[in-house]
Amino acid sequence: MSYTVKEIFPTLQGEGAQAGRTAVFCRFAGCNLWSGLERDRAQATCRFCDTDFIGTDGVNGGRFADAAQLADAISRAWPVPDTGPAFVVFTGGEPLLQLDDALIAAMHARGFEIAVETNGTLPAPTGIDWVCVSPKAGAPLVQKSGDELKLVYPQPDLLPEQVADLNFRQFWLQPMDNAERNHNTAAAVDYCMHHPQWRLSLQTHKLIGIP
Ligand SMILES: C[S@@+](CC[C@H](N)C(=O)[O-])C[C@H]1O[C@@H](n2cnc3c(N)ncnc32)[C@H](O)[C@@H]1O
Ligand SMILES: Nc1nc2[nH]cc(C(=O)O)c2c(=O)[nH]1
Ligand code: SF4
Ligand SMILES: [Mg+2]
Repeated sequence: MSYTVKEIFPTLQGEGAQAGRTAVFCRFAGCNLWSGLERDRAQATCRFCDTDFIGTDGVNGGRFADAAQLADAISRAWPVPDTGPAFVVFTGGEPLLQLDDALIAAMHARGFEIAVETNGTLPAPTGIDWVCVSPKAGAPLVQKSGDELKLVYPQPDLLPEQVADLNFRQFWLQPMDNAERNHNTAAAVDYCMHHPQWRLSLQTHKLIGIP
């Protein structure tokens, strides 16, 4: 199948358990919880998104005809050729609308570890090495297991208590980045301090001004 990709870029993973790790980000276009258009944001299921995932106009974006062509483009973006461990993070938009067995196999064949950032509304294919689920209030949660659960906080209609018993290795609270970010950060700190199952995930790439 073909893939529609907004952008492919090397950076450091900014969030969660793998924060600080060199990664190639492959951002797929499109999401099932928001069109990506500002005029639709107030009516969307997910209304706090910080990402432009429309179209293919980002760096190294485009339509890729098959898994091999996309995997080759991701490999070319790895900053140190032939030096591992190579690591790709599939995100979006919603990556599980497009990430499939063929692309997973093509990345593994090129020596990459594979992570995904998903909203959890679609089942993750097997073979992904690191599954990060970030559930959204008002959206059905289908993918109820994985490596890390990263809850954007606060979401008044999705409390940490509602997802704390799911089958994940780690539980992270990530302050919602909006006009109230400082307040949201203080609230997340306070919640973690009182519920040590939860750790604080800062969006470190934003703090230091890298993509
Ligand atoms: C842009 S999303 C793409 C992947 C997938 N659609 C998802 O929601 O998990 C990547 C990560 O950013 C988080 N995120 C999106 N908007 C945010 C915001 N305003 N503040 C903090 N985290 C945000 C998401 O919850 C998710 O963990
Ligand atoms: N550096 C960096 N780390 C990230 N972790 C998750 C991101 C995402 O948008 O999915 C992201 C991103 O956009 N940049
Ligand atoms: S589900 Fe993810 S990509 Fe989609 S609108 Fe929400 S945060 Fe953005
Ligand atoms: Mg991001």
